[in-house]
Amino acid sequence: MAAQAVLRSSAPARLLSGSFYIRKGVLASWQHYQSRRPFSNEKVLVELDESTVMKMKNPPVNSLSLDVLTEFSISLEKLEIDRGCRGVILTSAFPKIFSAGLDITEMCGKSAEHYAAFWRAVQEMWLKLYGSNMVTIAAINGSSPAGGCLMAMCCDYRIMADNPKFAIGLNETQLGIVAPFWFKETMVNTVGNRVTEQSLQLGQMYPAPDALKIGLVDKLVTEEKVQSTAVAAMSQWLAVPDHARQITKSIMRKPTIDNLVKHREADINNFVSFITKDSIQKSLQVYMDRLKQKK
Ligand SMILES: CC/C=C\CCC/C=C/C(=O)SCCNC(=O)CCNC(=O)[C@H](O)C(C)(C)COP(=O)(O)OP(=O)(O)OC[C@H]1O[C@@H](n2cnc3c(N)ncnc32)[C@H](O)[C@@H]1OP(=O)(O)O
Repeated sequence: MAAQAVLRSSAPARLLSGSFYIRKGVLASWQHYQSRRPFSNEKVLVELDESTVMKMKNPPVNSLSLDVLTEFSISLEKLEIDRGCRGVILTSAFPKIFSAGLDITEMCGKSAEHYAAFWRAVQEMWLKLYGSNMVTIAAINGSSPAGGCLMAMCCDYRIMADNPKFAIGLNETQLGIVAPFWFKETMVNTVGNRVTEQSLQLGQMYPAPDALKIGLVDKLVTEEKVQSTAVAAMSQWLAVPDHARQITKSIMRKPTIDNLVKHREADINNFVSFITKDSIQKSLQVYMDRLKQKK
């Protein structure tokens, strides 16, 4: 299934003399800005607009397949090196669902080599998003279990649609699997140790109002206002000088990132040996069957 990320690149923050604008503090020609055109390949479309918006578009539920993860990382990297882009809003192209998390079919009935490549892509997505120099804002317009919650937690600020039917959380134990240490650390850094300990063991999904109460999301607004609120929040975050904000972000996140970088290969080996166990394959299969039967 084709995943498509729709990216909108920031217009220049400030125009100078009609022919220059500031991009990350560097003067660049207006002609250069104009030469930046929407780009697309099979799965990525970039449009220029007032804000940079990255939309996950992998029907029906934005599950994070190997293709989606790879494309996501490439797209984010492109924005990271684009000096005209200082912030990204991450959202879903579909109403009612932000992301269903990792694509379970990528973790069932495949080879060890496939699992290793998949897990490396999950790590890469996390390293790029959690370590981004840009301001990242999650516009959570629907449910967001497991890997979807991880992506939202990687962002600097989270706005969620105010609907108790939409839930967010790391529910891995409900599938009979375990959130790895760096998922856990991302959650600890977001909501603290005690809440994380309880949430992870129970595999708890929090309806939007409860997610706000525990600080898993920062703001609730009506579904229609999720994106416009994200745009407004982005202006506020971009008003802070980049260098000061970026260094502060790095001070906060570097120890967590370094921990995965240091143990990256061991983490892949651990994932492969865990996921290839017969008992784990069976649990995942039962979970998938239940998902399909609930209709
Ligand atoms: C040592 C470390 C080891 C392991 C670490 C692994 C870490 C794992 C992290 C993860 O992210 S695991 C994935 C967890 N995700 C979930 O539990 C979400 C499951 N899905 C849902 O709860 C719901 O689908 C929903 C997201 C709330 C959407 O509900 P809705 O009613 O709108 O859709 P429906 O359930 O009918 O689903 C449509 C369609 O999509 C398939 N589907 C759903 N989620 C996934 C998924 N994560 N991966 C693959 N496929 C998924 C579902 O089966 C349906 O398929 P069908 O149309 O063919 O029946």
